[in-house]
Amino acid sequence: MKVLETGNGARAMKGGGLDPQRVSFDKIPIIDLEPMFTGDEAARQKLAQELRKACTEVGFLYIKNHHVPKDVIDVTFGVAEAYFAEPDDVKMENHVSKSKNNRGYAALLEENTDPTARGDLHESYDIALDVPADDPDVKAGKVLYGPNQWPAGKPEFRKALETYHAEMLTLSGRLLHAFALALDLEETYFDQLVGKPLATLRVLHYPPQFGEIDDRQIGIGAHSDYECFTILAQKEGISALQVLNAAGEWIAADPIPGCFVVNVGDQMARWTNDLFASTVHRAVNRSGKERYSIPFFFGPNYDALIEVLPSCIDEAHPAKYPPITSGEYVNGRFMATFAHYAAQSEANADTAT
Ligand SMILES: O=C(O)CCC(=O)C(=O)O
Ligand SMILES: [Fe+2]
Repeated sequence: MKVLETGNGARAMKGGGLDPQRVSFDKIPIIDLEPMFTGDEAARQKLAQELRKACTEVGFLYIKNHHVPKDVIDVTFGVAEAYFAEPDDVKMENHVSKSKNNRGYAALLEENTDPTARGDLHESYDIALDVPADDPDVKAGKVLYGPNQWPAGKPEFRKALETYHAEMLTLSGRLLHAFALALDLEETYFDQLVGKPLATLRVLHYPPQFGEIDDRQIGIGAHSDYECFTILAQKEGISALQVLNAAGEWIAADPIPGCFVVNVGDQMARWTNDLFASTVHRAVNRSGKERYSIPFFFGPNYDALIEVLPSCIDEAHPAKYPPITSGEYVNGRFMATFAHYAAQSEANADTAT
């Protein structure tokens, strides 16, 4: 059994090729988010119990009735596809190395999400909360805050990503309320921690892989996400995402029309003393077609403390993790995984005043 080291401990993976086991999708539950918009107290509590079960047993779920307009998602897929079809020299004009805050383009094989692998077969473009360069947190060298980088002459790309990002912030607020209820907390418990959230939007392009595949070079290597939760849109009709279940088997998380995939990240696992599972996943695009996906990673403010919630501690379950700020945690994970990130962080620390 192969063991993957994550920042919160080791996870076991069975070997045996790159094909996920096909199970009916109700193994990854679908949760109706409507009660968070229009429901009464009883409907919200019912949803909270379903969410708690999904986060405890699977760590992955689909959400429907999320209230993000379909055309916002479609337009973003459209601009992403057009952007990635540009020649390499155009895309390299906005390479992440030109940003102090890791915003912009990263090319095929530049990232290696599973450090035991040989590079991820995807290219990406990252934006996050647009914080001006003269903001005190940016000047203090908190590398996760900063201004976005935008390609010249592509206003439609910028508009689509900014609109999508704003929709994700709204949806994350709703989801966070549902998470609080699922943890038997006041619905607004986390609100004071997310006024200036870590909120990275990334568009991804995975070229297809044919024939025999080296399992050390796939679309995105096995990993868990670092932040509180991730909201993922996948282009319909193309399967690639796989989720590691408790038995160490890979389960397909194919796109479902009208749904986002939501998964628990490592910050939420720490907050909940591992009650909620930050589940390992990967993507392998053997569909024969180009694949596009749009993850949005949501974590609390840089300075928010991630400290095991009192409700997740008892005599049998003492706190497993010491407190750490949201920013230190995510930054540390990036630095451990991506060399270019460490270089940027060091350069920023040198120039911080
Ligand atoms: O593209 C996908 O389906 C998954 C992407 C992912 O896991 C990530 O970017 O962290
Ligand atoms: Fe991920």
